[in-house]
Amino acid sequence: MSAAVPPPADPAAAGEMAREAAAWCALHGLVVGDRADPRSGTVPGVGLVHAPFSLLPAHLPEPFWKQACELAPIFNELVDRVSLDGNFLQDSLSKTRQVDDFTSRLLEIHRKMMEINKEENIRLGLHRSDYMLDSETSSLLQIELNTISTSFPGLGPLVSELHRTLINQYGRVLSLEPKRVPGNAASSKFAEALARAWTEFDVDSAIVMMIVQPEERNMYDQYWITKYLKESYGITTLRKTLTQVEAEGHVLPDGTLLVDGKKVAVVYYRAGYTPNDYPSEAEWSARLLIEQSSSVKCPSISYQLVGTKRIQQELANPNVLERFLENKEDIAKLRKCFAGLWSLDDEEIIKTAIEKPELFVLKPQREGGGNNIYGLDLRETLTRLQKEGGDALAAYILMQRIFPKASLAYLVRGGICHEGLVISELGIYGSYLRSKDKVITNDQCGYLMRTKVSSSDEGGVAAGFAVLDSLYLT
Ligand SMILES: Nc1ncnc2c1ncn2[C@@H]1O[C@H](COP(=O)(O)OP(=O)(O)O)[C@@H](O)[C@H]1O
Ligand SMILES: N[C@H](CCC(=O)N[C@@H](CS)C(=O)NCCC(=O)O)C(=O)O
Ligand SMILES: [Mg+2]
Repeated sequence: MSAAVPPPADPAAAGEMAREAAAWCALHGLVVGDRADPRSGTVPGVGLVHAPFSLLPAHLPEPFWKQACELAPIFNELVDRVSLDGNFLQDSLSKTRQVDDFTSRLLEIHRKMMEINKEENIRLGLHRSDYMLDSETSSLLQIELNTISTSFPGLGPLVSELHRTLINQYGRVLSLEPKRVPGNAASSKFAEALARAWTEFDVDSAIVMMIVQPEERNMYDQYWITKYLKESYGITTLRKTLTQVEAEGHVLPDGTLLVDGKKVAVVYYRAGYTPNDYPSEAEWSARLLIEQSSSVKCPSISYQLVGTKRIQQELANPNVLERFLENKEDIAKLRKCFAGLWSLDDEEIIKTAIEKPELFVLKPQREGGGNNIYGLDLRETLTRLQKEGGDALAAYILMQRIFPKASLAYLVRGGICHEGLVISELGIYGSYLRSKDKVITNDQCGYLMRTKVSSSDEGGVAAGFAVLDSLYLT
């Protein structure tokens, strides 16, 4: 996909649009905490700044949009099927667990659940599958599938609305049509899936507990979900850190999780995906307590494990998808969007990657941005790991680097409008709810576009590399 159309005639026009757009953000809650204000991550309503955004939507030929939307329910079903094969997860991650303590702790909780034959009869997934359009092969390739704490279901739809508003105002000058910005209902759809899970839990006084980080500058993205839960379904959301759950939570003999004396129907994780979220044993015991309870976990420990990069790589191996899905067409559709993915016990590929590091990305089993290794660092890391020998290589996977076409765009951050050469990454949200053998929800539900300067290897809006964008179908 290419970013916005050639920017407005001149920087002055872009500056004027940017000012109006930033005001629109403030009026519509398209906001994040401002790093400059020490209280912006802990005190709601204090220290806000407009979310970084692209002035106009990124372009994408409609067939790729259709392809990405079609993949969502297939990936949702795949996650659920793989999550039920505990031995596959344990075996595939067995080498990783030797060298990666974080993954090892997650696997330990997973193993404990297997030992007590813990059943999750109600399973809720709120996923986001991220793609880039590889310019060399002109194919839409999956970057990763996120199954925990997928960001921006709240803010993403607002960017689509902002761009539609700007095109309504400036459409003639830009010869753009507002209806080519696809509708984006991620926030209301995520709330709907959470509310349906709450209904399946079937305890009227129960609440939704959102697991959050002690400091969270993306809290307004989270509050949008809270708002829809309350206003559309009358459901109360409790924000708790893992530390607080350890201190205030306990499980009744019938499995009900009580926190602050309230019964918890659904635990929606917006933290727990990175080692930083487990600073002590307290947070791990909170995670175990939640997993042992009858609450609906979003995600369960198995759903989280399915979303690891090692499993992404294993699922790309020959004949593996066939273990989980029957429909040959679906399997072919998934394989079509897989980039090259290798584990590091393949000497050949390591040799190639050391020779041409710019064609690869080296990934540890981490989520949240800022963890990947590129270029000369990749060569140096592989050379060192190979020399060290042993199992250290099992902490990583190697991935084909995808090269989207760069294009010009205006990015607005902190009230300043910059023109730059950018590339974009399309995220498609999926919601999946199963209650025993009934699939209640299995939908594509909205999208997120993130756009970053093409010179930046890493992505990530929270990490400060990318801005929020939306989509213009060509
Ligand atoms: N194969 C790839 N080709 C090009 N860029 C990539 C590739 N994989 C990751 N990236 C870039 O790195 C960022 C983070 O990688 P990702 O796998 O999404 O890790 P995380 O789980 O930390 O988000 C992506 O948003 C993208 O900008
Ligand atoms: N604090 C958490 C942040 C959660 C988070 O980092 N999520 C990962 C998937 S695990 C993700 O979606 N990364 C893309 C977001 C970006 O580009 O910045 C939140 O609740 O928002
Ligand atoms: Mg990512």
